[in-house]
Amino acid sequence: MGISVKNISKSYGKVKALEDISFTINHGELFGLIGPDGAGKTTLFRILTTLLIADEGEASVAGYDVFKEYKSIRNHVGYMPGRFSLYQDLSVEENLNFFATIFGTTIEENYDLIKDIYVQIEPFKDRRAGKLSGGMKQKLALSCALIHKPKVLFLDEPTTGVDPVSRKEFWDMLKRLQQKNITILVSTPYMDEAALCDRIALMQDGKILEIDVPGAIVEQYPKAIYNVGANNMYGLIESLNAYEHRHSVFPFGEFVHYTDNRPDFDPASLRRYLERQHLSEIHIEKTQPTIEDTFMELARQ
Ligand SMILES: Nc1ncnc2c1ncn2[C@@H]1O[C@H](COP(=O)(O)OP(=O)(O)OP(=O)(O)O)[C@@H](O)[C@H]1O
Repeated sequence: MGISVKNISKSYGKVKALEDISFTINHGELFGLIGPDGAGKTTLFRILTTLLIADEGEASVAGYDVFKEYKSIRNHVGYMPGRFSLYQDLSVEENLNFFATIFGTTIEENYDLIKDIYVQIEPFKDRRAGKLSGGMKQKLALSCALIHKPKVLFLDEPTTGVDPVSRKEFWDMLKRLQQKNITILVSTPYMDEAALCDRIALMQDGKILEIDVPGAIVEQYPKAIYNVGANNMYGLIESLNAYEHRHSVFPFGEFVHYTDNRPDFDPASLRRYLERQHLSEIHIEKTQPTIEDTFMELARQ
């Protein structure tokens, strides 16, 4: 009764936005679609919310077929598109009333579900949506997507352009909604948010690279990974990229994540090489792979 996707493909002219995608999401799961811009996340959301028809394959949401039973799906899903769906010239309260009315309900009837979120923007209920901050717009858009008590909630990049504190609050809210028996499919380009999902699918160029629980995705990283630092970041990246034994070189905060293609890699040999490149303050230390590292590794295969 969650979501089932079987062999879905969709092209826009020559661009293959989705290529033979299959996966299932269990009822009550918080599932993340993780991938960069252009991976095909929005196309998949639009197919699952019945706004776009796939070229091939089949899919069901909350037990309804996306093609044959599109009307039922529209009544049972909430969709928060990437770009804000709000009416900028309507007030906070008017937006919410509008969405309640088109679904034949009222704010009062379903207030319980949105209460935690809506109380935070209620003091501004007469303010036009266009004049809200990013975090407040996001809360209003979520309230609007929830006003008809959906069984499945689709959130397309809900935290893009939102400050880190509001991002954290938003994920706390999703966890609470999940406890209210709502299946949630959320997309994000932020790899750190992936760890907050029950399971994730890593997507690139219209394909799914991997699906699993976040911990298992990290565990399957195939190599020993090192944090490498030096006095000159630019020179360090250039030197590492030119090193004949490098497997991958990936800037990561104040360090570079480095993997070597020799099975018997000795960090001392890398240190000597970097010294010969006139780098100083060299730091090499083994570290744990992140979801981002796994993504980069899968994406290069
Ligand atoms: N209406 C369209 N016409 C032509 N090409 C499109 C259209 N919509 C999307 N695409 C292309 O399909 C591919 C997948 O786009 P999609 O928007 O689904 O990806 P995304 O992962 O959601 O990325 P973004 O965050 O940029 O929206 C991209 O190459 C995009 O340029």
